[in-house]
Amino acid sequence: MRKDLPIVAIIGRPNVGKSSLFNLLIGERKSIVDETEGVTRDINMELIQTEYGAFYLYDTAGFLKEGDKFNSLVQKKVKEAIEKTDIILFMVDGRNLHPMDKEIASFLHEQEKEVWVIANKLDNPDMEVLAYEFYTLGFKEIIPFSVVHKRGYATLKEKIEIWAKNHGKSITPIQDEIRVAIVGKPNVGKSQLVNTILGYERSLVSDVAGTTRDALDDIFQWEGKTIRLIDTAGIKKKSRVADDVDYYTQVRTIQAIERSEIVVLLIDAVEGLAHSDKVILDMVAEKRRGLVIAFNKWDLKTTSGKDNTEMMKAYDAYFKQELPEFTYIPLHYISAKTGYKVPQLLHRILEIHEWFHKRIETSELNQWLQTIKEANPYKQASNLRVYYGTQIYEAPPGFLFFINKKEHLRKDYPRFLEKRLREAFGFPGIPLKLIFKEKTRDDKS
Ligand SMILES: Nc1nc2c(ncn2[C@@H]2O[C@H](COP(=O)(O)OP(=O)(O)OP(=O)(O)O)[C@@H](O)[C@H]2O)c(=O)[nH]1
Ligand SMILES: Nc1nc2c(ncn2[C@@H]2O[C@H](COP(=O)(O)OP(=O)(O)OP(=O)(O)O)[C@@H](O)[C@H]2O)c(=O)[nH]1
Repeated sequence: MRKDLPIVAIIGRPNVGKSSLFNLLIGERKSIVDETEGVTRDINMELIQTEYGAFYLYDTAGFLKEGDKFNSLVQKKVKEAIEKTDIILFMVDGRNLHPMDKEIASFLHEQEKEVWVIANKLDNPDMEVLAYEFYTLGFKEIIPFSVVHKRGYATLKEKIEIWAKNHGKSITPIQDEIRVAIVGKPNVGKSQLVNTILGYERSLVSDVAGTTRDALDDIFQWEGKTIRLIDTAGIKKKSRVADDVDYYTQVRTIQAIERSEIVVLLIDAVEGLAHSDKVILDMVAEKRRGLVIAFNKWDLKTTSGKDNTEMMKAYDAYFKQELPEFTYIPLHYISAKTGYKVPQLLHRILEIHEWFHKRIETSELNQWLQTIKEANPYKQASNLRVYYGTQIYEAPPGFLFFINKKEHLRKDYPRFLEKRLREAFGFPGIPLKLIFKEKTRDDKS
């Protein structure tokens, strides 16, 4: 078995569709032969290879049959299986919450594993709201699903990929896509922007080799790169249930951000920054996705006869003043409607994507650190020593710095260092992570 691949198991009460999901995933499998020679294959595992990458699926068939109770015997079997598992797909019938779901949920909570709820049998988009009842089970991840219609299927596979990336597992994806989420408050022009972009490239989707298309995603090529616009129709779609509109839109936005690498936040240039824009900015920074901001409907501003460059400068200053912690984000001024500066925005997405995957060599980083030490404005006042730095994360980038004592680390130092790091290397639109650790004798310097 390849140790670097994530292991996934499907758990759930009888008749929710576990075997169906298993078969759906297995059906996608391109090879069942394990590459590692001389290693006995675990009989309970199936290697799944998809266009997104590979993972193992633990075969839990027959664990819970019709009429079974979720008793200690079953629990023991499940426990054994999930001991080896990275991700548990907790499958439920999304149409109604069953008492046994709650039993299984509390059992799974005890196991302290990554659990995603697959709310199955939501066969049409209107049923998707039903899934939110399952948040009461206490798991953060709910994926509305229909095995029959393959709904939620692409989301699931991508989530596995993202999880693997974030947990140091490799799934060696065959195709490299740039996943982009276009977000923003209602009526800001998200759909308009998607339509304008797709208007450039009519030969999309099916022409891109090896891509399967989630009903809600748009895939196209730009400057030789494959870009997936995530879930835009879904963001646009509104719930029929009036009270749910805000919540539903919010959940959609969160899901889109989670599936993305790069987020485009559209802000209405006429109305200026809204509270919801700030909420989204915080969320993206916390999830550490690449970010670009586009003030849309710029055509309405430029008709006022004012000087365009002056106006942009004024907006730049306004944004910096309102949100000083987000000055690393590139600002664009576009009109989704007329197409003004939309190609430049796309070019920027590709640029940020490169920064997202950027790796700074340790030697280069430490040469720079040397110059910072000299320039440290707190040198006189503080006893802080920064010995050595290294980039420990990629996509998104994160850096570890070894210091002498945590207590010498002043609150403003990380911000100072980040600013200098950006001045030296760039990283536009990338929320950087800086970690400081006391050097022990074992840490090489
Ligand atoms: N409407 C609908 N039915 C589904 C879906 N997925 C599975 N089913 C049906 O649900 C029933 C149970 O599916 P299974 O895959 O056998 O469920 P299971 O959880 O493995 O059931 P056990 O064999 O008891 O463990 C079957 O009749 C499926 O056809 C779905 O997405 N929508
Ligand atoms: N003048 C002008 N109008 C625009 C521009 N972009 C979008 N609009 C208009 O703004 C309105 C809303 O655009 P949509 O694309 O539907 O906005 P949305 O963000 O998808 O809206 P929701 O579906 O409510 O989330 C439409 O009437 C568009 O024609 C623009 O660049 N300039």
